[in-house]
Amino acid sequence: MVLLSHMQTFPAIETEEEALTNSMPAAAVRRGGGTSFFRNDGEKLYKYGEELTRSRKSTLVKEKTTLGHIDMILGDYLNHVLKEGREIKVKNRLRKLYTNNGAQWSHVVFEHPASFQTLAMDPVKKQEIIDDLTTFSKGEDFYNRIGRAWKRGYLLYGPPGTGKSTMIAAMANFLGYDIYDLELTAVKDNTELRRLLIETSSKSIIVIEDIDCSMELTGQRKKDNKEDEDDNDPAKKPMKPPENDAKASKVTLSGLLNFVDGLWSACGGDRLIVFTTNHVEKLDPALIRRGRMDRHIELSYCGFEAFKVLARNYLYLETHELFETIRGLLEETQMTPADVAENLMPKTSPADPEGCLKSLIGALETAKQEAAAQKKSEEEEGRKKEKDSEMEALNPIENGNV
Ligand SMILES: Nc1ncnc2c1ncn2[C@@H]1O[C@H](COP(=O)(O)OP(=O)(O)OP(=O)(O)O)[C@@H](O)[C@H]1O
Repeated sequence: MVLLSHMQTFPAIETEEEALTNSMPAAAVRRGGGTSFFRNDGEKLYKYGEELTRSRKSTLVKEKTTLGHIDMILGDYLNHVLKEGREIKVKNRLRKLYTNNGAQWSHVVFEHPASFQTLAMDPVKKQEIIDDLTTFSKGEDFYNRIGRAWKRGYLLYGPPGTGKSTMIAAMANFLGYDIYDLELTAVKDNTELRRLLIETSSKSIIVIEDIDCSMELTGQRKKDNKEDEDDNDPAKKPMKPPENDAKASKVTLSGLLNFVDGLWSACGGDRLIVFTTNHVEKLDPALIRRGRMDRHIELSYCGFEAFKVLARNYLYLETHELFETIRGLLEETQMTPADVAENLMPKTSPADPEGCLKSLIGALETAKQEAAAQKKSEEEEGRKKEKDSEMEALNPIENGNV
C-alpha cells in the first residue's frame, strides 16, 4: 500500500508504450480503472514483477538508465523516506502518560513542558545524555546487527528535588516517546507485571520511580532475613507493599529482572526503562548492573552551571554582578536545583531579577550557617560518645560491665 502510493509520484502516463519508452526508471500507467507499474533498468523491462518479452523490449527501450538508480529509489531511499516519515509522525503525535491501576493501564495526554534546554545540570553531562539518547533512538539497525533487543536502561539517582522526574519528562519530549509510569506496589504478582509490560507500545519510556521504596532489596534486609532459603534469596523477595495494604504485592526481583532482561526482546520496538532512586546504595547490585541499567546518572546539588540555566529560564539573566557571590556560596553549601528555582521564581510583577538573586543569596547563607551548626553539633555528639566509652572502659564495675 505504502509502496503504491510512493510509486504514484513517478510520472503517470496514458499508455504502456509511453511508460516503456520513457527514460524514467519507473512509471505508472493508469488504464481501465487500474494502475500498472513499469520498471526500466536499462537492460530489461519489467511490468512490475513480470519480465516483458524480448521483442517488445528491443522495440520499446529507447534510452538506457542505470540499474543503480532504480535500486536506490526502490530500496535504500524508499526505506529511508518511510523511516523518516515514521519518525516525524512519532514526533508530531500527542504523547501519552500511562499509569497503572493494578493490572490496567489508563492514560492522559502528556503535556509536560520540560526540555533539556530548561534542565539545570552540568552542560557536558547533559550533552552526553542527549547524544546517548539520539544514538539509541536511531539504533535499530545496530541493535539488529548485534542481536540485542532495542532497549536501554537508565538509573537516575540523587537527593529529592534534583530533577530526576524533570529529566524523564525532558527525555520523553526530546525523543517524542510515551511514558508508562509503573507503580510496582499496585501490581499483584509477576504474571500481572508481565501482562502490563507486554502491553506497552514501542517508542516509550517505562518508568519505575523510587525503586528502593517499591522493593525489599536492601543489603540490610537481606542480612536480617535468615529464616529460610527463599528469604535469603533477594530475587524471590516480594515488592514492598503500600503501608497498611492487606493485598501485598507478590512481584519479585527475579520477576522484574526477567522482564528487564528477556521479555522486551519479544515485544519488538525501542523502549527505555528508567529507574529513579534517592538511595542508590540500597539497591541490589543485580538490578542495576550494566546491561540492565546501562547508564547511571547522578543528579546532584545545584552547581554554578546549573544555576546559570535556572537564572536564564526564570529571570532572563545571562550574567549579573551578584553571580560571583552566588558561585562562591554554591561551592560552600548544598542546595537542590528545586530550592534554587524556588528562590529565583519571580514574586512580583514586573519581575525583580536582582531581588530574586538577593533572596537566593540569603537562602544560601542561611543553608550554610545551618550546615555549619549541624556539623558542630555532630562533632560534639561524637566527642561525647567517645568520652562515655572511655569512662565505661575505666570503670567497668561501676558501670555494671563485670
Ligand atoms: N535540574 C533541574 N532543572 C530544572 N528544574 C529543576 C531541576 N531539579 C529540580 N527542578 C525543579 O524542582 C521541581 C522538583 O524536581 P523533580 O520532581 O524533578 O525532582 P526529583 O529529583 O524527581 O525529586 P524526588 O526525588 O522528590 O521525586 C521541578 O518541578 C523543577 O521545577
